[in-house]
Amino acid sequence: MKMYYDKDVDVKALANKTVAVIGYGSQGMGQSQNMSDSGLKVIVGLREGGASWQKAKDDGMNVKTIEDAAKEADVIHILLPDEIQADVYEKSIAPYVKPGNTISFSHGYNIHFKYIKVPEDVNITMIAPKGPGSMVRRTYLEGFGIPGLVAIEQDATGDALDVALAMGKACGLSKAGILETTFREETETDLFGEQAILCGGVTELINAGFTTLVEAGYQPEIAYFETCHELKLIVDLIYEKGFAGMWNDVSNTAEFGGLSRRDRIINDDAKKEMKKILSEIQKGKFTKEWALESTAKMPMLNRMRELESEEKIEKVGSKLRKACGLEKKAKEKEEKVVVVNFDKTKKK
Ligand SMILES: NC(=O)C1=CN([C@@H]2O[C@H](COP(=O)(O)OP(=O)(O)OC[C@H]3O[C@@H](n4cnc5c(N)ncnc54)[C@H](OP(=O)(O)O)[C@@H]3O)[C@@H](O)[C@H]2O)C=CC1
Ligand SMILES: CC[C@](O)(C(C)=O)C(=O)O
Ligand SMILES: [Mg+2]
Ligand SMILES: [Mg+2]
Repeated sequence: MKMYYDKDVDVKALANKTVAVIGYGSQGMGQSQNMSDSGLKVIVGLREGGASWQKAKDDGMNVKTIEDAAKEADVIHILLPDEIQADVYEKSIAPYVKPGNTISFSHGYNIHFKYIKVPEDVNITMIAPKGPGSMVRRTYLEGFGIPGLVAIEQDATGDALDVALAMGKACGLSKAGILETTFREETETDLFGEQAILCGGVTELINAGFTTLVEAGYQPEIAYFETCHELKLIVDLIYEKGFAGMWNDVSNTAEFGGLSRRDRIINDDAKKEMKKILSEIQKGKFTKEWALESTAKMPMLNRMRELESEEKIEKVGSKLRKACGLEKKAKEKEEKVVVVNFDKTKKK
């Protein structure tokens, strides 16, 4: 394991260089604001008239079209949705890429699965926060950061790693640590994690538990607290202290019940299916399915979104989060991030 911390990284690798962050969504907003606050010369590259154009301007960012940003930049950091990156790269970035430039990503998808081809005299790097964009910004403002991954696919200039690490430090990632990986490892593990555990697995687990309790006649609000709300508190314990720390904090009854029954839920069938999901990712089957879906303008994704919004747990959850003041608290946290940027705009 090779881990880099603040002391190992010199942002000088980006002195006199311009970083164009293409996209101002979840990651684009957090990363461009952090890099700008850390003293890097940052341009945000966007399509004119898109929803984020005005937002980035209001946040005090230097906004240009994607073509102009690519022309001016030494480092082009592509933070667009994965499914549209290849199209935008081909039309609006590739014509302006110069020898010695760096094309950078926060997910290896388009390079690993060969949707984007970059000239040999250009670096291909990755600096990937291991968490959502809002947390990249929030933890930076709190004076810390979330951990990140760094990978180099092509080192044309001999200092591609220094460039990628400097971006990571400016984003706040080397405070928690930046772990070295490859494009293949990051891409396949990230896709597996979000499908089987973090986003797919956990929502299905929560909803299955919630539905079991509600169908057995318990109050939906009690079922929501038990299967969803409390999950965060338990995961926080695991996050901070590992399984042992969590078991130590819960009752002996919970520890005995949990340890003796958990493999009836995540059983051999579930493990077999996890292996199948991983294999679909490795063989490019998932990627093909996703490419077809996005070319067809997301019919399945839109249908699944609609169905989930009609789930009882979503309705009960929304009501309870309001009643407990949790939605208000989350909104205040988001506004705090924006307020900092408004202040910055006024200063300029
Ligand atoms: N979301 C996350 O937390 C994480 C994401 N990543 C990776 O980071 C990258 C960015 O993901 P994420 O931040 O979620 O992306 P988002 O979906 O949040 O990106 C939205 C941005 O992309 C722009 N955009 C969308 N469609 C187009 C288009 N057709 N042409 C030009 N611009 C367009 C939007 O501009 P407009 O307003 O004009 O539509 C907006 O600025 C991906 O590679 C992802 O895998 C990695 C780790 C975590
Ligand atoms: C877990 C989802 C993620 O991989 C992430 C936030 O890291 C993503 O693609 O958004
Ligand atoms: Mg991820
Ligand atoms: Mg991901």
